Amino acid sequence: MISSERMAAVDANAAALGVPRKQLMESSGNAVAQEVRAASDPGDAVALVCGRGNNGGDAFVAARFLADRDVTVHLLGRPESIGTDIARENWEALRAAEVPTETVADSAALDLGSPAVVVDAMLGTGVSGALREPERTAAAAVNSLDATVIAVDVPSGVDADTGRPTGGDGAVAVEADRVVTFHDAKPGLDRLDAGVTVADIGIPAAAERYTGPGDLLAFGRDPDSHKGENGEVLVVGGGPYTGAPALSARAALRAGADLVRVACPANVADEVQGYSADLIVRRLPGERLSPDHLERVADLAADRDVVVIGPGMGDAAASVEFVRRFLAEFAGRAVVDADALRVVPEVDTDAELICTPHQGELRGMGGETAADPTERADLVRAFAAEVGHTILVKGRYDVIASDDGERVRQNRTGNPGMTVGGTGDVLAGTVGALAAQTDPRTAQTDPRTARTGTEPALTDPFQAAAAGAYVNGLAGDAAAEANGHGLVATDLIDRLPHALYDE
Ligand SMILES: NC(=O)C1=CN([C@@H]2O[C@H](COP(=O)(O)OP(=O)(O)OC[C@H]3O[C@@H](n4cnc5c(N)ncnc54)[C@H](O)[C@@H]3O)[C@@H](O)[C@H]2O)[C@@H](O)CC1
Ligand SMILES: [K+]
Repeated sequence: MISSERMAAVDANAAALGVPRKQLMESSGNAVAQEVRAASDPGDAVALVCGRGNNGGDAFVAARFLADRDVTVHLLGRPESIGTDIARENWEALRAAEVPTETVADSAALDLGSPAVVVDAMLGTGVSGALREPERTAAAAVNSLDATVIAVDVPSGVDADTGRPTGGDGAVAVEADRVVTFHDAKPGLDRLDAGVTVADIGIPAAAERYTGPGDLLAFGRDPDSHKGENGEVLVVGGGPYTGAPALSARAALRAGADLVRVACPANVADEVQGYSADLIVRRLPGERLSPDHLERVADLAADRDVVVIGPGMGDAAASVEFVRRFLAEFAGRAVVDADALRVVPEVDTDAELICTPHQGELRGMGGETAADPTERADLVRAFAAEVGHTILVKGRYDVIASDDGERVRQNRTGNPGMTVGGTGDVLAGTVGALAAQTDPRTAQTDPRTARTGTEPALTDPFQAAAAGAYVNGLAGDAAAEANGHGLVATDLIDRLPHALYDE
């Protein structure tokens, strides 16, 4: 089962692996043609009703595979308004091949005849809101025919995630007899009164297993966003060490957080501030974190979007006790790193945690690891479900598992030069910044959320961890290109914006 959002990510990851969308479209179209063939006989009339997006493009391809049927391709709208290059290229290929085509300028003029099969390729996952004209009239025309209706990917006007009409209950949508959907089943299709075929279109398993550029889609920055929407981060750490909290904080800024504060023991506050004028430093009395600081840190954390806790805090009993008590009371979202990690398995907290251990820290938490990547992924997944928090285990291949153990992903970016000190602090800050952002796809432009008036939600913590691992590794690879194995953690920080936004 796959959501349309995840499908879009996997599609982008496939393209990065060398399997571009046009190639997938060829497979989709072929799969649709096979379904048409199964529902008709040679010489039968087949009407393909096509929209101007890639859903229509799939049907342009299908028409090429149906030479022994009496096909007519009906394009809703002018050919110039076809919205994607790959759909247009396939339209032009049809014209060149002299496949009969009709362009429907006025929906009242749509005449589908009496075909044995109608292919509904008006709208797929790109639909938003109620069907507009000419699609609305065309959908009604399709529904009124006495023909087998085969929908491409999803019946037009149906939300693939919910199975409900995109225009709200009762709104017009195509009533399909069969749906040919691609790559994996969609949750909404099960709720329809239609037979569903899931067609393998050649998306490599690696596009799902590994992180890729698709994992960054949830973090596209809205140029109109206001300060705050990109998140605020509070880093809590330092004492025995000064560099670690500063690295996390600077990484959080570079990864797009609007405001980053560091709460650290007073003895290192000047040094932390000295690393960067961009940081706001809050000093806590003394030389290490201790339960004396609970109230102050809880106050600072109250209206911060995400807390990054642990970098450079050391393992003094008082500091570990501070973390235990802080997390027991905290109900927000936190990235937990370094010596704070050991507290996680035993603490009873309402907080949503993203833990970022390396293999040794994972074992210290009671988790297991294995040399075989698949076995390791399964172990991390089981451990995440056991502790009930998102886990990102750093390694040659990072493993990220969701808090319910349902989702797991591996990350292959990064290089051996990144074993240098501080890269883990950079990762924690990066994940913190990504976890503090609101998901631009849930903003008001989404008619589903606009209708209910919900506020944009914070990004999914699992997705923030996966994307953080991916860009941290990309930044590390860019740093290694410049500095070889002599790379240092600060080299990564400067390369984060490029890794995040210029892919
Ligand atoms: N991995 C993938 O995601 C793949 C997707 N493919 C196909 O691509 C489809 C998605 O393509 P697109 O993203 O181009 O989107 P669609 O083709 O589903 O729809 C986009 C078009 O619909 C219009 N539109 C949106 N809402 C409308 C409404 N309510 N009334 C009338 N018009 C409306 C838009 O202006 C745009 O022209 C999938 O459903 C699938 O069929 C396949 O080609 C292969 C792989
Ligand atoms: K469709």
